[in-house]
Amino acid sequence: MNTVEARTGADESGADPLVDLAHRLLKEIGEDPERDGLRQTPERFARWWREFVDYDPGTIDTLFETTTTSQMVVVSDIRVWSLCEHHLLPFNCSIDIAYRPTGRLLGLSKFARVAHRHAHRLQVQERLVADIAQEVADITGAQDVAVLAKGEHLCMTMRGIKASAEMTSTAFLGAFGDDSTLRTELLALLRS
Ligand SMILES: Nc1nc2c(ncn2[C@@H]2O[C@H](COP(=O)(O)OP(=O)(O)OP(=O)(O)O)[C@@H](O)[C@H]2O)c(=O)[nH]1
Ligand SMILES: [Zn+2]
Repeated sequence: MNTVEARTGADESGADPLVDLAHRLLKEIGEDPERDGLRQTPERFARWWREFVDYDPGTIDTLFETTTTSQMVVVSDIRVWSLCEHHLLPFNCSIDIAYRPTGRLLGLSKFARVAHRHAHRLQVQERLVADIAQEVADITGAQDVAVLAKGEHLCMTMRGIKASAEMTSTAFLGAFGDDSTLRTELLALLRS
């Protein structure tokens, strides 16, 4: 199973070093961290980063017995926010997860929990889909897993080239990779 390492904490004095970091950032960009609107900003900044990286997905592996073996299950349009690891800017994705259960069904909500878990770290979209696919395979024991993501990256739209574009990435495990009929069926389902 993939692990999302945690990672955080206060220093020996009990203070969060991210507060000082934000204070210095504000000064560096020419702001006055003591002015009215900014006085609490370093604490808020620290809280937001801790909230992001210390995200707790809760229980992600509730399974149910099944005798179904060939049915394809698709959970689509799971919306997640992540941060690109190159610029630390947000990207949002719509994620579709499909699998063919072999004896164990994963609780519906758990697909979203798994997706959020891997989004709550510095990512690239290609690794995000690969991580989600691997975790669904590990939890369910299914070999046939597919994950698709459509994302908009603020590092491309609000800075740099400033072009709006949608990025699509896919991870196909097992028969979704080997069997073009199954993949075609999935893509048709998602289009419909
Ligand atoms: N493949 C991939 N690239 C990403 C992702 N998120 C951001 N990037 C890209 O990472 C690249 C980093 O390129 P660099 O040339 O090192 O950085 P840069 O000078 O800021 O690049 P520009 O964005 O072109 O201005 C950019 O092309 C980004 O668009 C992602 O999830 N997957
Ligand atoms: Zn980026």
